Amino acid sequence: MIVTIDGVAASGKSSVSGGVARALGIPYVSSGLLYRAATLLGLDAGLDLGDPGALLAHLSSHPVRLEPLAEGNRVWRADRELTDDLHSTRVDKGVSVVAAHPQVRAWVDDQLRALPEPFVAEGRDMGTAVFPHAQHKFYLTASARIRAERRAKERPDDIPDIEAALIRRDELDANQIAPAADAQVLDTGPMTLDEVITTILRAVRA
Ligand SMILES: Nc1ncnc2c1ncn2[C@@H]1O[C@H](COP(=O)(O)OP(=O)(O)OP(=O)(O)O)[C@@H](O)[C@H]1O
Ligand SMILES: Nc1ccn([C@H]2C[C@H](O)[C@@H](COP(=O)(O)O)O2)c(=O)n1
Repeated sequence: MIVTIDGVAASGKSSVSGGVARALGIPYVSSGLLYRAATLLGLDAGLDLGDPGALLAHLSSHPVRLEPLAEGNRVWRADRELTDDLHSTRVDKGVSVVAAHPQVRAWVDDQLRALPEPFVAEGRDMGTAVFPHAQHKFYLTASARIRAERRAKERPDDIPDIEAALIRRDELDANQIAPAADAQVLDTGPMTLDEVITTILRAVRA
């Protein structure tokens, strides 16, 4: 069984996927972390993020491994753990450029499709391009202001700055973000995290 949870930036995809996965006793897979890892490695190597050939050559000589644990995904390059460096502002700023390269998308999709079922997969195109055959599909939205207010509880930046960055990233990610025709769309603005998780679990178990 595959459950897909897609949505806009900071809409709660990883928190919700983790809660759903823990309740079902299966792993969840955060596809965004692979795009973030490709971005971090490109930045650390001083590469031009607009050059997919250079990025792919670097990624093939420095393989990245996603560990899809229900309690939180971890990302490794050899024995260096990258996880804690993946949500920095510099990675946030560069990741949409990296994720727009079809070659990088194929690099991510190959790793995701090699994972053994069952799992919950979260990202932008899990229910559309990567796992169109998934049994249960969901799509999370919330206004940019609400998402920024939630993010501000985790980061030192001001709410208007976070909101502007989220709107910018939504625009840059627009090619990847659209709900699957058979996805249940949830506006999480008026919902608590637990309410979102419970709504999804009820639909999956029905
Ligand atoms: N329904 C909700 N009510 C209140 N807070 C929420 C809700 N959903 C998510 N949050 C909080 O919003 C923040 C962003 O959530 P999360 O990191 O899961 O989003 P994301 O979609 O995975 O983000 P990104 O796209 O940046 O990877 C977290 O602090 C999370 O606890
Ligand atoms: N399936 C996916 C997952 C992620 N991306 C891109 C778009 C985001 O800006 C970036 C980081 O993802 P996040 O951590 O915010 O979920 O990666 C994508 O294009 N497709």
